[in-house]
Amino acid sequence: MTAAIETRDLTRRFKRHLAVDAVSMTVPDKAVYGFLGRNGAGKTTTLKMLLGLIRPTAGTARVGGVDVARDRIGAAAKVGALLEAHGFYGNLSGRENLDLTRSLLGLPKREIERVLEVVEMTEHARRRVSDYSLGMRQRLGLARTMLGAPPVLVLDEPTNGLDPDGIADMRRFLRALPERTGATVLLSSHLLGEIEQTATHVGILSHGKLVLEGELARLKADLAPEIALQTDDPARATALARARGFEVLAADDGLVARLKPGEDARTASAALTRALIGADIAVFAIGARSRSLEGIYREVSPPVPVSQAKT
Ligand SMILES: Nc1ncnc2c1ncn2[C@@H]1O[C@H](COP(=O)(O)OP(=O)(O)OP(=O)(O)O)[C@@H](O)[C@H]1O
Repeated sequence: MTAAIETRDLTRRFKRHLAVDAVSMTVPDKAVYGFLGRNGAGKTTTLKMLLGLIRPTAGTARVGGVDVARDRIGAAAKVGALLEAHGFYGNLSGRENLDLTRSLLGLPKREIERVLEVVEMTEHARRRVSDYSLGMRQRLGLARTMLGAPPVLVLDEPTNGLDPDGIADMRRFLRALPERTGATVLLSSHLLGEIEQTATHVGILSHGKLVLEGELARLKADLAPEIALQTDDPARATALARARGFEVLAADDGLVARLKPGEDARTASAALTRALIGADIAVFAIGARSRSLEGIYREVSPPVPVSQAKT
């Protein structure tokens, strides 16, 4: 089956700054793909290239099997996008605002009722948009991206600015979208918690590079546990643990010995304790702990220097 979105070495340079650096990403059909990265990592620039709004410096992007550079209009027909600005007319109702887009796209009237229903806004559709809460505007925005039932939805930070109820609502919609509408969803966020609760797949962008991509459940299952330890001789402890096949990292409060996936953490820490004591190294503390996706995110995605982040 063709992927809903596929890029190969997609690159965008702004003068001397490489905003997107040879990104090859694959968003499987019917996935909710969380596109994760810190502010300034290059997410919006990537999304704009997928939508044909800016040209890549190099590389290719295919949306719904259509090459965006070769057939911009054809690719645009495959995708509905929710970017930051809503551009709704406050003095018109939700339904009237949707109707403007519907008639531009030449779609039948019943499309409006369908999308209003999907975002559970039918009962508010007659109210003026100026009276809507931000969460309602966001839902209306989502409804507009779904007009014409494009197979791919691209949503840039869809929960930005929402209150906790609005966030919970939006997450619920997004999770259910592939099943309810058959669409594939690509959503960007700088919050891991957001992605963990919503997405089936994740791609992490750091300094313009895709540093990790995969199915969320699999990535979590593959996270090897690790052993945190404090000793009186970190250098020898490191050498000893490495000799026993551990990957050893320095941490703020001592050392971290990483296990291989599937290895039993308790057995490994007991064996390591014995080995350390046998080598006359004093062990102050040792304990197995599980690795979180949060830890991985921090590891693979260091903060963007302030000079490069947008203001
Ligand atoms: N039109 C532009 N001209 C020059 N530099 C730009 C332009 N657009 C983006 N950049 C730079 O490219 C980098 C990536 O920006 P981008 O907006 O894609 O990041 P992002 O991951 O979407 O961040 P955010 O979450 O803050 O929107 C940043 O360093 C930004 O300053």
